[in-house]
Amino acid sequence: MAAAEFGWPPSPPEAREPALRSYLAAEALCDAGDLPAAIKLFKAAYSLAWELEAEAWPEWAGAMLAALRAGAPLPPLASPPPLLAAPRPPPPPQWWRAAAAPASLAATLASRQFVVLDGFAPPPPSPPPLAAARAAWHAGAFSAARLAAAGGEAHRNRSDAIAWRPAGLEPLAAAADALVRRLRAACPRLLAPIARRQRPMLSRYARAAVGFARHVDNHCLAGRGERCNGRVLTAVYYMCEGEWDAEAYGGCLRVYRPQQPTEGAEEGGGAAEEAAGDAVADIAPVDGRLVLFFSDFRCPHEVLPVKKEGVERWAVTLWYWNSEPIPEWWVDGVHDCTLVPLEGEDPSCDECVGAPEQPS
Ligand SMILES: O=C(O)CCC(=O)C(=O)O
Ligand SMILES: [Fe+2]
Repeated sequence: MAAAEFGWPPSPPEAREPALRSYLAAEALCDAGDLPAAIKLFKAAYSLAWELEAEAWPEWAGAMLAALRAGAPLPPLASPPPLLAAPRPPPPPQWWRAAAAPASLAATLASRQFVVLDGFAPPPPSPPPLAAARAAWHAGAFSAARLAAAGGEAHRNRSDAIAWRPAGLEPLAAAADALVRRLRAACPRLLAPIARRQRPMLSRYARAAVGFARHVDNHCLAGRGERCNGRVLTAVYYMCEGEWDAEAYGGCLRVYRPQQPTEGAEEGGGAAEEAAGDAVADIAPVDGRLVLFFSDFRCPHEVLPVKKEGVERWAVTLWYWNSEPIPEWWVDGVHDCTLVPLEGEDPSCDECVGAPEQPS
């Protein structure tokens, strides 16, 4: 299993005991000669705690296994941090252009699979992206979102309306490109494959029972898998007028732990039931916030429903692609397929360690 290679975060504390109990039961079945049943339980153990499949177990696993074998009490679990972080004051404008910022952001991306960057709004005289979004809405540029995997049908797992390549978002896309080029230079180990970008997709969610159910943007792990689509990194930029009251409005981007690649799960849901309880963060769609995450199984995510009538959740999504040919099944009229090359020199940068954090 390549989990350690990708720097996956430790499995959640509450999953460890069930994982090891499953592991012990699998061992017992092995001893009893029931190999098929044992394999099933080993697999269940690995899906709960990926570390158990690694060659070298972490300390907690050995200690917990010994305690379970001996019937000794297990240490109490620490309570997990809240999913929704407290709002933070806006950072200085354009702070992310500072020399040290890419290394810091890339380090977070490498260790957490996602990174949140505030204060990303393009500076004047660029028109505010929210004005462009509203203009596209009034011009009738939107239609109900459809899913590639559902044969292009509108889907019960997704309630947003989208518009591809609306006018007025060029400065935002150019700023994101500049940032991604610098991140690529800061962390070539993970980001060197990025070569192109999809045109901006604008989305609008209003109050509904569902936002966009748990999914990954690329059914792939490190370029391997039948449903690979070439997306490496997803960038989502949020816009709203005034504060976003996440408790009252909902609409957060919920990010989950990396998951094992699954064959059945397609864009727009599937894995949620298997892996419930592994959310790591609820990211509020605060105005000017940019979230970057790996498009593949390293970062399953979901848009939580907007709960309040009259509230609009606006986002621009940019997908950064590798240079592989676009798969045939992808060219289905659901997505805009005109990729733009990510041109320009990457300024040289240190590998992704040791830079200051985003100011807060
Ligand atoms: O709007 C967001 O926060 C994420 C949207 C998303 O996951 C997608 O369009 O694939
Ligand atoms: Fe997504």
